[in-house]
Amino acid sequence: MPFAVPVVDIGPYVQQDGTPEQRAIVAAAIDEACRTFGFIQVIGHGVPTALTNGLAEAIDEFFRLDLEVKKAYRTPPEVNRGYTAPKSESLSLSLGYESSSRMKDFFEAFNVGLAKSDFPNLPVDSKHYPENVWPSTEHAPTFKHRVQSYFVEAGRVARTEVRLDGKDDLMGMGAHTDFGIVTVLWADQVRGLQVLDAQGSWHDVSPMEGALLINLGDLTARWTNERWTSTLHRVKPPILENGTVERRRSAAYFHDGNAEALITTIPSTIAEGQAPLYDPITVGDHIAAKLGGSRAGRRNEAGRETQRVLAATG
Ligand SMILES: O=C(O)CCC(=O)C(=O)O
Ligand SMILES: [Fe+2]
Repeated sequence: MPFAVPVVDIGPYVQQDGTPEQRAIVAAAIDEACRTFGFIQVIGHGVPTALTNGLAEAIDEFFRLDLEVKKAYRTPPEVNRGYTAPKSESLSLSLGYESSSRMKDFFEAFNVGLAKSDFPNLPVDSKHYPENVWPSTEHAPTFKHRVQSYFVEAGRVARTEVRLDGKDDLMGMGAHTDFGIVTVLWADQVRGLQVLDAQGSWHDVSPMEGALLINLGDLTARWTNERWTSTLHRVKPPILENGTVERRRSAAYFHDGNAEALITTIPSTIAEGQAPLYDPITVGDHIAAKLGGSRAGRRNEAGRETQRVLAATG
């Protein structure tokens, strides 16, 4: 069977006037995609094309700067903000295994997220909500504004996905699963992203024109007792025939949930007489253990998640 990431039009959930019947059809399609693929291409998401085109330009604006300039925007490993240079992270350690090559990942990234200052009236912990580090307007004049505009829209799409469970009872990167609840992934159409299927084969995936990719993170697997699982994926460096590396751009919005929220298995996903597959954990503790692996080189003791991954990769 060809590997085709399912396409789901979430319009009925995005538009105010979606009827319950239309929404039920979307929810059933999402449930099917989450149980089988764990990756979805969503259309009808309502993110204007001008905004994603602007995001692509903003990415170019920053990443074409000299390495030394970009390095000025680094933060310590425990602060998941700002620039990450190539070969500074190992996503395999977020899963609790050492990659066979022991090489660090090739990708470079710029990390942004919610910050303590976004919640002036709430007692949030800056350990989980560190301040953003933005490039100066001299270095990248439109970056901050365009990334922030996309961030707002990607957050809206992520929250739509979480709302959309439909039933009250369900609510050049190393191979990894994402850490949080859902990821909204914008990517250009340069090949590189690969997804592992249930039989253990890797498949190239690039979103169709106008689609955003949605994939599930480990917290969703914990929450749903693996009815919906976090799918393994990786990014191959896009190397051209003449040996040069082609630039590939992507922007992942990680919807992780509130740091202090406790993720416990949804009771209806546990079969009669069975114990849940995972112990409860707060979002903050789970994400900190994963980041300790990928950013600080401390192998994460993920237990069940590690076993699942090693079984899949053989
Ligand atoms: O670049 C991509 O397409 C995937 C990025 C990714 O997997 C991640 O940031 O977790
Ligand atoms: Fe990922």
